[in-house]
Amino acid sequence: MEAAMQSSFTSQKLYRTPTVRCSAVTGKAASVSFPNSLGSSRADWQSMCAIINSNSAGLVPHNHSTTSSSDDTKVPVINGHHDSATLDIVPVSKLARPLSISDLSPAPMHGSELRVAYQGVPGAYSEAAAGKAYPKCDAIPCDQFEVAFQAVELWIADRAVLPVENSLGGSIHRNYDLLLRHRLHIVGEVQLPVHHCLLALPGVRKECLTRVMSHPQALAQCEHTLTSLGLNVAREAFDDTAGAAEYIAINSLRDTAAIASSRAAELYGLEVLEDGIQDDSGNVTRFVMLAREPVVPRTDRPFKTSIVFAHNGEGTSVLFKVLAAFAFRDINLTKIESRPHRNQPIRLVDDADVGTAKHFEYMFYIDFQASLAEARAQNALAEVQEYTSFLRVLGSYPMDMTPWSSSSSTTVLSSGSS
Ligand SMILES: O=C(O)C(=O)C[C@]1(C(=O)O)C=C[C@@H](O)C=C1
Repeated sequence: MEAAMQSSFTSQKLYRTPTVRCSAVTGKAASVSFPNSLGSSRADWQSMCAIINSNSAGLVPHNHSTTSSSDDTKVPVINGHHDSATLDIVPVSKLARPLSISDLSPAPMHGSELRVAYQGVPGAYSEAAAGKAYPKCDAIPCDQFEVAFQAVELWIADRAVLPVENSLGGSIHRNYDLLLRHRLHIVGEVQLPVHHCLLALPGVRKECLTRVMSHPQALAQCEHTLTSLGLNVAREAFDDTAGAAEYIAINSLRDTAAIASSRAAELYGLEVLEDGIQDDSGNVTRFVMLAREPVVPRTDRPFKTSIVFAHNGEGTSVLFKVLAAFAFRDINLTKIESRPHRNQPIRLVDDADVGTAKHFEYMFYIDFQASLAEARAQNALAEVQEYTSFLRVLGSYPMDMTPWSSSSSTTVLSSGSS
């Protein structure tokens, strides 16, 4: 279903475009016993995660089949650009080329800086989020979300920073699915104000535009503003916002604009035709930081915990009981998301008189505002486990508490990151 949704967009890439096929989610949850209390050491915490995650046996993809084009020469430099003489052009060869699946040989590149994988090319909001989460990091561009997960799993990167939801566009479903299919831990979150610009080649006027390209989330976040600017032109989806800007520059497209950051304009030699075109000035995207090891949950600062569960029960009663387990302990939920249950997407229910009904089965993702070091959170999860057939803690991590400012998307702020 996700694949079908993704492929409904036209996606153009400048770099190698490997096809990654993840096997369907297989395996059934094993029943586990939930410890009543947690110690405070990393070892205690890791064994806790191991117990919970053993429930997800079989949910990790295997038999990855990867195909990639061997044509590396698809990446031209911008020097063929019509206006190159008047532009402050950065040759593409000087910018980091995104990692693709074929680059993921497990040869670690140890350096002094934390290596942080993100999806997109330099100038993408995800790169800014990586810089906000880890101010002095070495940001590693990846051409797909899946590659960013694998870069961490294979020790090519130390962390991945990935968008999970936007205040206007909603959830980034792909990453919810990948969180379940991989075994990385959420170790933090950052909320990034997203300030979009309309970018085009120097000298291009809005009236000349026949197409606007960007990441589907960015197109959705600017939909009303584009219409009010009279830009009722074709919208075309691209893998990331900065990649769309780069594509326009490389191909000298004078009839096409990109929605991207002002940093992307600088990097790829485009002009800002309109500034701040997001439909809401408070537009913000939430990213999570992923690592191979979990952080040890603490109680001396606000923490969030993310879980995913499935149940075999019918109707809404299980969901009600799960929500009540948190409500009765005064634990605030900050997010609920449901995704198709990939193991068993449909349940057939026979009714002798009426026929056979098909119910859809779901995985439920919940974020709640408590640390797993708190007894109330442990008790809530112990109770949730009684009602569910599968439960996994994706992470218990410090909340992003940086003061809100809608204009600081490119500002690198330090957060207590792990
Ligand atoms: O395309 C980018 O620049 C991204 O970093 C991706 C992404 C997303 O996936 O939501 C991140 C932030 C914005 O919401 C728009 C796009």
